[in-house]
Amino acid sequence: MIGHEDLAVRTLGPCRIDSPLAERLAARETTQHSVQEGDRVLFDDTLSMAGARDVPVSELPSLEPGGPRQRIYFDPAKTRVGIVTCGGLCPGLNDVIRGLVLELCRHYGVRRIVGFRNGYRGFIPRYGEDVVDLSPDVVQHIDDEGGTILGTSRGMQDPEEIVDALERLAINILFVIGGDGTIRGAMEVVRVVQERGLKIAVVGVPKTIDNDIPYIDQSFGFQTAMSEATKSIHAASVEARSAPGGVGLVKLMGRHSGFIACYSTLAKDDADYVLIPEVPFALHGEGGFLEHLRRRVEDRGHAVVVVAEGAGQEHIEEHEPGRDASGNVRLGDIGRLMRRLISEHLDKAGVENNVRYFDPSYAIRSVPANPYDSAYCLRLAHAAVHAAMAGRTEVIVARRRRRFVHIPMALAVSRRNHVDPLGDLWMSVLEATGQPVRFG
Ligand SMILES: Nc1ncnc2c1ncn2[C@@H]1O[C@H](COP(=O)(O)OP(=O)(O)O)[C@@H](O)[C@H]1O
Ligand SMILES: O=P(O)(O)OC[C@H]1O[C@](O)(COP(=O)(O)O)[C@@H](O)[C@@H]1O
Ligand SMILES: [Mg+2]
Repeated sequence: MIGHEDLAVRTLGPCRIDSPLAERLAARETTQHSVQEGDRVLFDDTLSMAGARDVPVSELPSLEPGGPRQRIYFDPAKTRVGIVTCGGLCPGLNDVIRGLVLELCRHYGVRRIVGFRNGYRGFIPRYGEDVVDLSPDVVQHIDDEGGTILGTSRGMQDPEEIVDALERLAINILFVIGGDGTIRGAMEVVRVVQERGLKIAVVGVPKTIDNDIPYIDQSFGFQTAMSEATKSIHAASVEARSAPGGVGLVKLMGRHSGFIACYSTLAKDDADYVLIPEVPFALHGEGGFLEHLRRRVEDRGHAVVVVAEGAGQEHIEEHEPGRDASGNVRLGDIGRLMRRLISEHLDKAGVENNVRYFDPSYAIRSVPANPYDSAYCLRLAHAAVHAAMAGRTEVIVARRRRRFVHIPMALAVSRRNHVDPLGDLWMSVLEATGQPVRFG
């Protein structure tokens, strides 16, 4: 059960400096569209959840609101900022970098901003990476391209060496843009900063194409990636409907969470089946997936199958589940297995079939953000700058139920966000595809 202490945000100290934005905040109140800085955002959003806590309203768990403060902790004229992007790509990384730089420079007057290259290894001397000086001129148009101008990487780095680099460069604020791994890495950096008695704020902007970070609405870039995925699903549908016994098979990213597969299926209602990591399925037998697909192909002449890369791992026998440099599990290729098994099963049943396989994985995460995500990235960047300038640390900024809030890093990595097999989203997928609740 989430409690008050889980939602408490650490600060480096009292805010004694008037914010350059202060005069715009004088009349700010809590409404549907804004939260007064001394107010808090309720964590629970149903009567039953709030009621179950059996405490007075004032003691209900609540989150610190995001947004500009009247007074700030850091003196903008003397503040040096670092930015780093880590882990897998996601549309919008450059938009976040751009937003951070523009907000820092234009509204706080912070002039010294550096980017660290290729993820956390950018701090480590043995990699020989110089920092990238960032300014409005440098970042003005970087949002036109996918990826990250700073580069990214996986692989563990020594937090002591990271903090050494921060000290050498006299960095006061570090923005980390990344997923669960990056946030865990940032917490190690915060630990060392505290051990050394340093006043360095570390603020995260959560990034996950899989949408596997909990307590936030959706990661930036998710909508862009999902809309890219719909193009492949539509292509699979065209191919399937254009050949006798056509089966379009699309594998999408989603190591442990099947959100991309679910939302792209709902958006382009062409799929007959969606298979995700959260919902195991039997392949063989009368009630198994393959028999159900055979009947669908015989009845309709075609079918489209969307499979998240993390689904069906239990069916991949000879796969040695290794790990990548960051410790993330390396998945077996469910797409190739399904392609082979579908063809074999239909051949054996004497059903003419033409299986067309699509694997747009990297194609959906390396594109520039769409306008929705670009705007979202900019607002997240604004929130991150406001939080850091006000001395918040060991926190990520996020939009949760349309409000921007500060979520402690420990809470953000306390569990993984999954598609709930009993939840509304999966119910919608079952309604859209008509697939059975379970196979086998
Ligand atoms: N458990 C961990 N503890 C400390 N640092 C971590 C941990 N996991 C990952 N990291 C650091 O975060 C970086 C990015 O993590 P990774 O899992 O690759 O991507 P993401 O942050 O997108 O999940 C890694 O390069 C590594 O330096
Ligand atoms: O980028 P890599 O190392 O090929 O890993 C691919 C994985 O990265 C992701 O795109 C995102 O992973 P992270 O959240 O760890 O960055 C996963 O969807 C996918 O399984
Ligand atoms: Mg991750």
